[in-house]
Amino acid sequence: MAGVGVTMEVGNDGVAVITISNPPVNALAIPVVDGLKAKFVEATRREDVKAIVLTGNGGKFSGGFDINVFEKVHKTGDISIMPDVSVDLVVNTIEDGKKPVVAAIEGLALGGGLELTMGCHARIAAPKAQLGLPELSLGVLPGFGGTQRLPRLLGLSKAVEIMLLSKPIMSEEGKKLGLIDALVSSEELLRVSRLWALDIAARRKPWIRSLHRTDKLGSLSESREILKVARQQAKQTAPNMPQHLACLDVIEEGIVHGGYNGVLKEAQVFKELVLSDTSRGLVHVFFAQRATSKVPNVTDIGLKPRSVKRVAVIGGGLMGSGIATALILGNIYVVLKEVNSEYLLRGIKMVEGNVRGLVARKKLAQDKAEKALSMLKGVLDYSEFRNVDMVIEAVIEKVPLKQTIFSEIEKACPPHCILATNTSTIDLNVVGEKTSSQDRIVGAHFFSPAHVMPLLEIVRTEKTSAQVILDLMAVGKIIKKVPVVVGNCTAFAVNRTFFPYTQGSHLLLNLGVDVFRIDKLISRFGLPMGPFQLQDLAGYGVALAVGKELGAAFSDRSFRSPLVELLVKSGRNGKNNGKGYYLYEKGSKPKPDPSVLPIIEECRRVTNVMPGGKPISVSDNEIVEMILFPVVNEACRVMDEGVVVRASDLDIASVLGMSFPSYRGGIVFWGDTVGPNHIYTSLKKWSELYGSFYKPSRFLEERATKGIPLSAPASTSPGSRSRL
Ligand SMILES: C[C@H](O)CC(=O)SCCNC(=O)CCNC(=O)[C@H](O)C(C)(C)COP(=O)(O)OP(=O)(O)OC[C@H]1O[C@@H](n2cnc3c(N)ncnc32)[C@H](O)[C@@H]1OP(=O)(O)O
Repeated sequence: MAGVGVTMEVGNDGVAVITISNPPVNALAIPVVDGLKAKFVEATRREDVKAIVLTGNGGKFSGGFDINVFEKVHKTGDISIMPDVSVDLVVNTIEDGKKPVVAAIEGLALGGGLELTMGCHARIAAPKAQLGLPELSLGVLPGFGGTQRLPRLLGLSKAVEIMLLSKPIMSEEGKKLGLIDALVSSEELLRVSRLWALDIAARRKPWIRSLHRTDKLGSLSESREILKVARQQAKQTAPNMPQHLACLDVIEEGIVHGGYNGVLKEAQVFKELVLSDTSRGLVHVFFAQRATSKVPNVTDIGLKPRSVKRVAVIGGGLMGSGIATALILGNIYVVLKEVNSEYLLRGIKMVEGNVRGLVARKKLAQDKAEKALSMLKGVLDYSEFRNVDMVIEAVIEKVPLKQTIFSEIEKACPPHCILATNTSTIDLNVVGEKTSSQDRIVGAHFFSPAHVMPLLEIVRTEKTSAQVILDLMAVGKIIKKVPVVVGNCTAFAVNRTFFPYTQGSHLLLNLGVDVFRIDKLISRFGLPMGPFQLQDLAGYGVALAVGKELGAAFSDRSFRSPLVELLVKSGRNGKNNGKGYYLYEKGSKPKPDPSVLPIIEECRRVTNVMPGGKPISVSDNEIVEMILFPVVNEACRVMDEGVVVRASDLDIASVLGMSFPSYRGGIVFWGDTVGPNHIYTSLKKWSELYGSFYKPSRFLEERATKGIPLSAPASTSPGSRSRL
C-alpha cells in the first residue's frame, strides 16, 4: 500500500494521472494538499502532458479534508494552519488551469473530496460510489467551493438538501442529477477518464467550469423562495446550530453576486465556523465515536471476532422484540423464545410492526423487510438453542428469574455460545451466579426502541473473556450500533450517569419551579424533549421501578419524591393512557395539562423542601445547570471508578443513548466547556442550600481545584481505580 502523498504518472497518451494516497480514506491532509498543488503545477508545466486525470488510491477517491486539522485548530485556536485550497488549488490551479482535468471517482468522494472533483472539468464514477458534502455535521460548511458548485451542477433544491441533511447520494443518482458525467465499471474507470480528458483537450467534449455555470440555478425569485423554505426548516430542525443558516447565506451570496464572490464569502464564513463551539463539539463526537472501537486488552491483542450467525432472544416484550428486529435487519438469524404462545405471537407481531414501520417511513425497502422477517423464528422451548452462537436474555428485571434462565441456557447452548443479558440495572455477577460460565457472560444493554437507538452498551465483568467482548462488538457493528464497552456497576455507565437527570428535575419541581418551564428549557438546551415529557413517554412503571432501584443504590445522593405515585393514583399513566404531565391526543402535539398542577402542589407539601416554604427564584440558565451539573458530577464518579475506558466514551454514550445534543460534544465535553470550577462551585453552593443531592464528588473537586479538565486521562488523578 502506498504511503501518504500524491503520485503522478504520465502515460504515452499524454495523460497525467494524479493519485491521492492517504489510507484508509485518502483524507486531504496538509501534505496531500501540498502534494496535489505540486503535481498540478508540474503537469501544467510539462509539455508532454495534454490532459490530467485526478483519482484516489485503493478504491476510494477521498473522504474529504483531514478532520484532524480541525482538531488542531480547536486545540490551538490557530486558524492559519488551514491551507488555501479553495481559491489557490481548486479555482486557480484546477478549474482555471490550462489543461483539462477529469475526476475518476470510486468508493467515495465526500466533503473536500467531492469539492475537488467539482473543480474538475468532468466527473466519471464507478457504480455505488458515495457522493456528499457532510461538512455541516462537523459544524462547518463546505469550504472548497462546494456551496457554489453543487447548486450549479445539480440545481439549488437538491444541492441544499444534500448539504443541510449531510446525506450522501450514490453515483447512480449523481449521474441522473448531472453531478456525474458518466458511470462506468471500476475496471473501465481510468481508461474512460483518460479518453474523456483527451477529448476535452481536443475540444471533442465541452470544457466546463462548474463555477461559471448558471443554467441550473433558475430565476432569482425561484432561488430566493427555495432558500426561504430551507431557512424556515433549518430554524426548526437545527435551532442551536449556526452552520445551517450560514451555509444558506453563503449560497445566496453566490447566486446574487456570482460564483467567485460566493467562494470568497464561503472561505470567510468557514474560518468563523471552524472556531465555533458547535464545530468543537461535533468534531469531538466524530473522533469519540471512532475511539469506542479501540478497547485496551480486547481489540489490541490479536484476536479476531468469531462469526455470530444465529442468536436466541429470550423474551418478546418491548426490548426483546426491538433487539430481535435489530438482529434480523442485520441479516442475523433469530430464535425468539417466549413462555407461551400468546406472548410469543405478541412478540412476533411487535417485530413485524417494527419492520413494517420502517417500510412505511421509507427507511427500508419492501424486499429487504420480507427477507428480514424470514430470518425470525418463534419458539417455546430450548431445543433450537443447541446451535446458536449467542443468547440475549431480555426478560423482566427479576433476579431469581434471570438466574434460572442463565443456568438453563448454560445447559441448552453449545459451549462457545455467548450468554448475554439486556439487564439495565442488575449486577452481572449476580445474574450469572448459578453458572460456571462467567467468562461467557456479558451485558448487551440496548436502549429503547432497540431497533432505532444507535447505542449498544457492552458490560463486562472481571471474568468476561476478551473474545466474548470482541464478538459482541462485532455483532453490534453488523446491526449498525455503536458499541461502547463499560465496566460492571449498578445501572452501568449510561443509566448511572443520568440518574440525577430525572431526580434533579423532580427536586427542582419540588423546590417550586414550574414543570413546563423545566421541560421548555431542557428542550431549548437541545435535548429532544424535557425530562417530564420523557417520563410520560417511557411510562410511569419504568420510572417507579428504576427510581426505587437507583434510590437504594445511591441513597447518599438521591432525591425521592412521591409525585409519580400520586399521578398514578389520580389515574394518570403518561402517554400510555393519554394523560400525564401532558395531554396526548391522536394527531396533535402533547399539550401541557394544567390540571396536573394541584397534584404537584400536593407533592410539594409532602416533600417540604422549599426553603421557608417558598418557591426558589432561579434564572433559566441556572435551571438547566441545576439539572445537568449533577449529571456531570455522576459522570465524574463513573470515570473515577474506572467504569469507562475514556471520558469520550461517556460523551458518545450520552449522545447516542440519551440524545444529549451532539453539537455540545457529549456530557463530559460539555462539562469541560462550561468549566469544572464553575460546576464545582455551583454544586457546592446548592448542596449547602438544598442538600446532599448536589454534593460535589471527590473527582470533580480535585479536578476543579487543580485546574485539570474532567476529560484528562485517569493517570492525572492519583488514587483512581479501574473496572476494565
Ligand atoms: C473544507 C472541506 O469542505 C471540509 C471537509 O472536507 S470536512 C470532511 C468531510 N468529510 C467527512 O465528513 C467524512 C468523514 N468520514 C466519514 O464519514 C467516514 O469515515 C467514511 C464514510 C469516510 C468511512 O467510514 P468507515 O469506512 O466506517 O470508516 P471510519 O471508521 O469512519 O473511518 C476510518 C478511519 O478514517 C478516519 N477518517 C475518515 N474520514 C476522515 C477525514 N475526513 N479526516 C481524517 N480522518 C478521517 C477515521 O477517523 C478513522 O480513523 P481510525 O481508524 O484511526 O479511527
